[in-house]
Amino acid sequence: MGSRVGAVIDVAGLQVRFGTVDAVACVDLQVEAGQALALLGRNGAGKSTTMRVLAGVVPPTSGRAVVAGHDVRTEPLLAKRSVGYCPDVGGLVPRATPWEHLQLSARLRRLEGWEPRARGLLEQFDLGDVAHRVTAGFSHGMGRRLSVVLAALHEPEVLLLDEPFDGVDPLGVEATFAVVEDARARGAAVLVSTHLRDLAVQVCSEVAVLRGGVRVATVSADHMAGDEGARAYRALLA
Ligand SMILES: Nc1ncnc2c1ncn2[C@@H]1O[C@H](COP(=O)(O)OP(=O)(O)OP(=O)(O)O)[C@@H](O)[C@H]1O
Repeated sequence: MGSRVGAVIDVAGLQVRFGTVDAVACVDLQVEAGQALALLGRNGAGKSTTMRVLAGVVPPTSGRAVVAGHDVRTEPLLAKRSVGYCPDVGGLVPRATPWEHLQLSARLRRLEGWEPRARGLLEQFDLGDVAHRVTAGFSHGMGRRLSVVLAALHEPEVLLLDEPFDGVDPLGVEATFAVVEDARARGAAVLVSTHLRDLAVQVCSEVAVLRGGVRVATVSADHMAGDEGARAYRALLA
């Protein structure tokens, strides 16, 4: 896939180095408005690091990372504002309730009239009953579901979901699918990092495979579906 004019997520020649470790050596990705791209790859392939660069959490060592027209390096605030990010781990305050997380997010982004959408998302993710319970006692799956809700609250132009299905029950998976479909319908670009290839191909139109910090392929989701897709994926990992 070549560089596309107007891609909402535009990554080219991305490199991220931690000391002597090249977490990302060379990644190119373009996701257009209304598209969802899955990031697949083995443990340590560089998926989360790529997501963190786009979320403005980790600076790129070199290369380009642009979200919604904003370079993460030169326009960090505008870039962050355009992104909704579900990190692979962490991000929740144990002493705060889901509602307090949503309040904080809304305040930081100066959202108006966000409450009905927040309530709707909590219901959709079956978190309505625990909206006012501190997250310290949440199961892993509940924490994942809340992280997706927080990423989606402000209807961002760029939705970054890192391992959103990890430990999540089928109803939570359905709710996450609905969030991705809603984002695509309103013209957002979505990036989903996951090890669950069968779910990735259901919700994404394309799949990028990373290996050793390098993007080795970008193919249509159909290409990665079913038994044949499993074989194709294994071949790319070998
Ligand atoms: N802060 C850091 N300091 C040093 N090395 C790091 C750091 N973050 C990531 N790495 C290394 O970069 C490589 C890529 O890690 P990353 O978390 O991006 O992989 P991943 O594809 O998301 O893996 P997984 O599927 O296991 O979550 C790994 O070798 C990891 O050890």
